[in-house]
Amino acid sequence: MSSLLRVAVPNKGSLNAKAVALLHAAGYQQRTDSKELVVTDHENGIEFFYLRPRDIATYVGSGQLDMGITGRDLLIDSTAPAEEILALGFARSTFHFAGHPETAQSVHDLDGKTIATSYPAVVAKHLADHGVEAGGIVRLDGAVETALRLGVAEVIADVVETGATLAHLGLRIIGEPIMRSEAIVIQGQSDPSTDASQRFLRRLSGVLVARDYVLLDYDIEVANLDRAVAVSSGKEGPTISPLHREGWSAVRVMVPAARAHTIMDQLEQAGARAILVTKIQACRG
Ligand SMILES: Nc1ncnc2c1ncn2[C@@H]1O[C@H](COP(=O)(O)OP(=O)(O)OP(=O)(O)O)[C@@H](O)[C@H]1O
Ligand SMILES: O=P(O)(O)OC[C@H]1O[C@H](OP(=O)(O)OP(=O)(O)O)[C@H](O)[C@@H]1O
Ligand SMILES: [Mg+2]
Repeated sequence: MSSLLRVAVPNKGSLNAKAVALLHAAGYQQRTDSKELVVTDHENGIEFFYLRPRDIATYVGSGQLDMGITGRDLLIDSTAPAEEILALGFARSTFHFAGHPETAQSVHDLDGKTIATSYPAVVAKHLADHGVEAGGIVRLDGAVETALRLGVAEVIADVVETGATLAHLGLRIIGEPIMRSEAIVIQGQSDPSTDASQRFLRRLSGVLVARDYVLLDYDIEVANLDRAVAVSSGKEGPTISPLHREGWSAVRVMVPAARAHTIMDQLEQAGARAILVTKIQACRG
């Protein structure tokens, strides 16, 4: 058995580019040619296997690979013995039933109906949870909406992002969302966490935090310092250093990127000057 941590990476689809970008940002070597199936990053003691997103939970669940990046919906649909250990916040999607407007209004109207989907296990579980018995579930690989047009099914269960595909076909969402998904890191259910797996997770989490926060630097008169610090006390509290200019301090603080401009407005009102925003590349701890 190799002592390298073995990690599955989606090789295609909505998950691929963002998963690779995240691993890059976390300092890992990634493939430079989409025909490469395995990349060994000796420097970081890790090996990446580029696999079909749908197969990743199967490899991780069977213990062939230690960890993997996949979609929550794909993990659940696989029924593989693997578990979610970190949510990554990209490839977000919502999974819905849909059909022609007159077909059904809620999940309870689906009794006896034929349902086409690429996620049969997710659908079967949802129906069972609601005590609904479908007329059958037809498993398709993609372009599921066409199943209605061709009469293969009366209802579909599929990812709806913008709703444009449904609108084009004159279809409507039926009932409440079946599930919400996003990219996640998975691990085998019985796998103990090791130093290597913990380090991998900390690196990814560090990048996610770095993406959500920015660094604010500003100068402020000591008399106004408390007012300014009250506007934004940062993740762990601000760093305050004396400025060469008598009676002034320099402040450095991490703030949520989404609120940076609002905080800058408030800091300016509190007397802050030379307010600078800097992107954070990565962070830890
Ligand atoms: N618009 C979208 N369509 C399909 N899946 C999406 C979408 N947005 C996010 N996802 C998520 O991406 C993952 C799907 O992986 P998959 O490889 O099937 O992606 P895909 O983009 O649909 O690829 P494909 O080109 O093979 O259809 C799932 O977790 C799914 O929830
Ligand atoms: O609500 P929308 O923004 O229109 O997105 C939803 C569509 O995107 C996905 O299809 P994809 O392009 O992955 O093709 P596929 O059906 O072959 O998987 C999904 O299966 C829907 O068809
Ligand atoms: Mg798709």
